[in-house]
Amino acid sequence: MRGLAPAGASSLSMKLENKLKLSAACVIAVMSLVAIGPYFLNAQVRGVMSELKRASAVERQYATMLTLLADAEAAERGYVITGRAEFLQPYNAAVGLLPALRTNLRERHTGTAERMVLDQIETLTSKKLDYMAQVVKTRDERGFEAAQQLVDSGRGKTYMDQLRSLIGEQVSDYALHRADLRETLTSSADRAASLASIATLADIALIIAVLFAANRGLRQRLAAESRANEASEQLRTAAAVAEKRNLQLLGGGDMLQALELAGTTDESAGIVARFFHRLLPGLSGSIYLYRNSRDVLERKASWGTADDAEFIEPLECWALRKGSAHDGGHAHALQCGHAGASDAALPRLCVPLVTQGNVIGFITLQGTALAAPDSADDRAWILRLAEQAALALSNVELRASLRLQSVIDPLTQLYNRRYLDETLKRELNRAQRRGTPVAVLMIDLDHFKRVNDTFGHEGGDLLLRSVANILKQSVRACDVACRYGGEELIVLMPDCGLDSAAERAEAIRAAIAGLHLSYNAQVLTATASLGVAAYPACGGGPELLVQEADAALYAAKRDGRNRVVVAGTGAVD
Ligand SMILES: Nc1nc2c(ncn2[C@@H]2O[C@H](COP(=O)(O)OP(=O)(O)OP(=O)(O)O)[C@@H](O)[C@H]2O)c(=O)[nH]1
Repeated sequence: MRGLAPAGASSLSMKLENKLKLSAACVIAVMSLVAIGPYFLNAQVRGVMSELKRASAVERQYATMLTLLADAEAAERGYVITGRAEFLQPYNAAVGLLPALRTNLRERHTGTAERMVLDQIETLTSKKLDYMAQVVKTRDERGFEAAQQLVDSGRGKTYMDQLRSLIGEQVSDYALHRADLRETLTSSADRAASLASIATLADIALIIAVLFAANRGLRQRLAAESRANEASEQLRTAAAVAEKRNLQLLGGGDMLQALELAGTTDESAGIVARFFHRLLPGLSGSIYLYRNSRDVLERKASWGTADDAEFIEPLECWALRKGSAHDGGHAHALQCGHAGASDAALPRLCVPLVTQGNVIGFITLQGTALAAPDSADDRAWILRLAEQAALALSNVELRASLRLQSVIDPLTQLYNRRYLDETLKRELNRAQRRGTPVAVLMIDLDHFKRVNDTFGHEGGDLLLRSVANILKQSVRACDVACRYGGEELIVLMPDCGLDSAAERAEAIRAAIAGLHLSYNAQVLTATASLGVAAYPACGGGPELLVQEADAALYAAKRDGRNRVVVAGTGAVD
C-alpha cells in the first residue's frame, strides 16, 4: 500500500514545482537586471567623468594660456621700460610653453566648433607672440622710444583683448559644460540609486511571493499527502478487515463442514470450541448445553483460560434469562453466576444457542479483545457463528436421535436386529483380532402364543417390555441387548467368557421366571428358554456363534423350557 503514489499529491507537487521554477526564473531575471543595471550606469558615469576631466583640463589649459600670455605681455612691457633682460623671463617662458599647450589643447578638442575657436585662438596667439617679439626686437635694436611707439600703436592690446575675450568665452563655456556634466553625474547617481532601490524592492517582493507560493504549495502538498495517507490507511484497514472477515467466513465454513461429520453432541461441542479458539485468538470461552432434564446446563467444552463452572442452573446466565446476547464483565454490567473467579473482571459476552425457537444452551466468551475498536463487527460475526453452531449442534442431536431411532426397537427400546447384525460383525472381528472372548445369549419366551391368546396382544407386549427391562438391568454397559424378532431376544456380550455368560443367562432366566405382572386385574407370569454360546470356548468360528446359541436354545425348548443350555455342554438348569 505504501508504494502507491497518491495521484492528487503527485499532480499537486508537479504544479508546485512549475510554480517554483517560474518564480525562480523571475527572481533570476530581476537579479540579472539588477546586476547589469549598474554596469550600464557605471559606463555612463565613467563617460561623464572622463568628459568632466577633459573639460576641466581644457578649462585649466585655457586659463594657463591666458595667464602665460598676460605674463608675457607684462614682461614685454617691463622690458620696454627697463631694457633689462631678466624682465623677459615670463615672456620667454610663455614662448617656450605655449606651443606644447596649444598641441595639448588640439588633442583634447574633438568637436569641429571647438577646433574652429581653437584655430582662431592659435592664430591670434601667434599674432600676439609675433607682435611681442617685434616689440622686444625693436627695444633691442632701436631703443625705448621706438618700442614704446609700437606698444602705443595698440595692436598688441587689440590681440590681447581678442584673446582674452575668446579664451574667456571658452573658459566660461567649459565651466557651464562642467556644471552640466556634474548635473548629469548627479542625476545618474540618483537613477542608479532609484534603480537599485526598485530592483531591491522587486527582489524582496518576488522572494516574498516565492516564499508565499512555496509555503502555500507546501501546505497544500502536506494536506494532500495527509489526505492520501489517510485514504491509504483506510484502504489498508478495510483490506485487513476484509481479509479478517474472509478468514472468519472460511473458518466458519470449515467449522460447519467439520460439524457435519461429527457423530455426537460432545464431539460437536469440541469442534465448535476448537474453531472459536482458532478464529477468535485472544478470547477464552465455554459451551454449555441443556441436559435432557432442562433444569441444568452442562459445560461441554471450553478453551483458553476459561474456568467457568461445570454445571450451572439456567438462571445463572443473563443471556439465557434475556433470550439474547449479554455483555458482561464491565463495571456496571449484570454479572453471570457461571464466571470463574480468575477472569471475572474481563469483558464477557454470552450468546444463547437458539435453534427453531429452542434455546439449547449458550456460548460464553471472555477476553480483552472484546473491548477492541472493531469488536462490534466481531460481535456481529460471533452472533452469526453462534447461530450456525446452534443449528449444527441441534442437527447432530437430531441425527443421533434419528440414528438411534433407526436402530432401536420401538416396543422394547432394545436395539433392533439391524443394529445387532452390524455390531455382531464388528465385535466378532475384534474378538478374533485381539483373541478376546465374546458370548451370545439367545432368549425365547416360552409359550408366548398362549400369553397372547390369554391376555391379548397388549398383554403380550407388556410382557415383552418387562423382559426387555430385565435385560437392560442385567447386562453391562458394553453389552448389546437386542430384539432379534417376535419374542426372541439376543444379548451380545463382548469380553465375556462362556462361564460368565452362562451365569448371566441363568440370572436373566430367574428374573423372568420371577415376574408377576398385573394386567387387567390378572397376574401375568412367564418363563423363558436361553441358549448360550461363546467364542472361542465353543470351538466353532465366530460366524457360527449365533447358530450355536440358537441350537442351544432349541435344546432348552426341547428339554422342557424355562432353562439355560450352553452350547456343546447341555442345560445349566
Ligand atoms: N404380543 C405380541 N406377540 C408377538 C409379537 N411378535 C410375535 N408375537 C407372537 O409370538 C408368538 C410366537 O409363538 P410361537 O412361535 O408359536 O412360539 P411359542 O408360542 O412362544 O412357543 P415356544 O416358543 O415353542 O415356547 C406368536 O403368536 C406371535 O404372534 C409381538 O410383538 N407382540
